[in-house]
Amino acid sequence: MPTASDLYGPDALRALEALAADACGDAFEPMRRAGSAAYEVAARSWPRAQRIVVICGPGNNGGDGYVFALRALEQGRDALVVRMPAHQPRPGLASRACGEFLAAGGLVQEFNGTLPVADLLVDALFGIGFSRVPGEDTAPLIDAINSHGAPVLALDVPSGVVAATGAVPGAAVEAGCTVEFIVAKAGLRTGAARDHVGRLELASLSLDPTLLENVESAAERLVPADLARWLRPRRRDSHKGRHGRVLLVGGDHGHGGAIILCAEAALRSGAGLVEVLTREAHVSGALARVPEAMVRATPDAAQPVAAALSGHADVIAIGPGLGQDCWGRSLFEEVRASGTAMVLDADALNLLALSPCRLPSGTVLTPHPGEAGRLLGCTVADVQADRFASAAALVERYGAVVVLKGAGTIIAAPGRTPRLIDAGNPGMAVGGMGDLLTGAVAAMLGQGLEPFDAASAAALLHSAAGDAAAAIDGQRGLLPTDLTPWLRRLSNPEFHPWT
Ligand SMILES: NC(=O)C1=CN([C@@H]2O[C@H](COP(=O)(O)OP(=O)(O)OC[C@H]3O[C@@H](n4cnc5c(N)ncnc54)[C@H](O)[C@@H]3O)[C@@H](O)[C@H]2O)[C@H](O)CC1
Ligand SMILES: [K+]
Repeated sequence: MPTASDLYGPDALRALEALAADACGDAFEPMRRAGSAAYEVAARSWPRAQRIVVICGPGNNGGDGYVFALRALEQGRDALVVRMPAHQPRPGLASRACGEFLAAGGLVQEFNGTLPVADLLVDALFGIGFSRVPGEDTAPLIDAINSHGAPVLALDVPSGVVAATGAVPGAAVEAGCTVEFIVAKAGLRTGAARDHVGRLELASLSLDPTLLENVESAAERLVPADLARWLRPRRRDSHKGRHGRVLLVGGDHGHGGAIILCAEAALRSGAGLVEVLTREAHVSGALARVPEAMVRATPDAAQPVAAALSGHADVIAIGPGLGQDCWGRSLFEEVRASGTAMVLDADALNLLALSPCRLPSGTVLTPHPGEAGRLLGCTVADVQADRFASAAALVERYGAVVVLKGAGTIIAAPGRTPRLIDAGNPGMAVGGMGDLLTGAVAAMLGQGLEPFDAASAAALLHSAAGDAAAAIDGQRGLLPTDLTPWLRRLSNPEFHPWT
C-alpha cells in the first residue's frame, strides 16, 4: 500500500538531491542556490531586518543555513549562526558551507538556552531529514525560536514537521514563511503542518522542469486547477430534474439542524431537487428553514423504512444527525442495501465501522480523523501521523472514495493519486461544517460528476467558501450558515478566485 513517504521520503528526495546535483554539475550548487534563494525571500519579505540569527542543524538543511548566513554577510547584514553544541556540520556539503561562512568572518555561537536579539530568525535546524524518532532534545531550541518574538523564516520545512506526512510528533517551529526547495511538498499542506508553515514560497533552484517530470509534486495534487475545469460548464438543461435528485437522510431527535444544513448546502451547490427524510418532529422546522426542499417524515420504527426510500433519487446522503439507535440503524441498513450512489457521513460512518463491508466504488465517505480512526480501528493520532496513508488505507478497506477531513483535506480513490485541498481555515472547526460538505458532495454527484471529481469539487468549494467567509468577518465565530451563500457564488465559474 503506497504511503506519502514513498513519494517524499528521504529515498525519493535523496534521488531528487542526486538529480539536482547532476543537473547543476556540482553537488554543492543546489545548496548554494537554496541558501541564496531563501536569502532573496528574506530580503524581499523583511527588507529592514539587519540582525539575522540563523539556527543551523548538523545536516544539509543546516548547510543551506550557512549559505544563507554568508549571503546575508555579503549583503551587509549582521548575520550570526547559532547551533546546538552537538550539531557540528556533517562532513561534506554542510561542512563546506560552514567553512565558507567562517572564512568570510562569520561567527558561530552555541545555543545556551536563549537566542540573541534579532530582527529575523532563520530555521535551518532540520529539513526533510527530520524523522519522528526523537533525537537529542532540541525542544528547548525550538521553544526559544517560537517564543523569541522575531519573525521566523523556515528553510525547506519548519523544523519538527515530518515533510512527507505533515505530522508534528513533538516541538516544531511556527514559521511566518517557509521556503520549499525544488518541489512543493504535499505533507506541508495537510494535518498539523498547516499550523507551522506560514506563507509557503517555492524556490525551484532554477532546475530544468523536465528534471522533475517523474517527481510528483504537491502542485499536481492541488484541486483548484481541476475544479475550475469541472465547474466551468455552465448550467444548460433547464429541467430541475436534470441537475440531480438528492435524498438526504438523518436528523434524529435533538439533531434536526444537521440535516437542514445539509439540505441547504446541497441546494446552494447546485442540486436540482432535494428531498429530506427525517423525524416527524423536524419536518416543520426544516420546511421553514429550507422551503425549497421536499421534507418527509420517516415512518415510525414499526413500519418498514424501505417505503420511505422509494422514489428516484440519483444519490442518497445519510448520516448528519442520524444517531446510532434503531431508527438510525434501520435507515442506514436500508440505504446501504438500496444500490443507489451513497454519501456516508457522521453516524452512518460510525455504523459502518460497527459492521464493516466493501462498498460500491461510487460511494463517498467523508470522515473526520475521529471517524477515520473508528473505521480503521486505530487512534486519531495514528490517522494524523500520516494522513495520506490513512486515506489510502480507508480506500483499501472499504473500496470507496474517501474525503479525509481536517486541515488540508485529502481525497483518495481506488487507483488514483490522492488530491489535496490547499484551502480552509481553523475557523471551520465548528459543528455543522461537515453537514455542509455532505450536502455539497451529494449535489456534485447529482450533477453528474464522477465520484472522485465530485468529492474533490465539493471539498474545494467547501474550503474556499470557509476562506471567503472568514476573509470578510474573521475565523472566530464563523458558522456553517455563513458559508452557504459562498457555496452558491463559488460554484459559478465566473466567481472562482483560483482561475
Ligand atoms: N533535496 C534536495 O534536492 C536538496 C536538499 N537540500 C537541503 O538538505 C536538507 C536535507 O538534509 P539532510 O542532511 O538529509 O537532513 P536534515 O538537514 O533535514 O536533518 C539533519 C539531521 O538531523 C538529524 N535528525 C533527524 N531527525 C531528528 C530528530 N527527531 N531529532 C534530532 N535530530 C534529528 C538527522 O541526523 C538528520 O540527518 C533539505 O531539507 C534541504 O534543506 C539542499 O541544500 C538543497 C537541495
Ligand atoms: K528547517
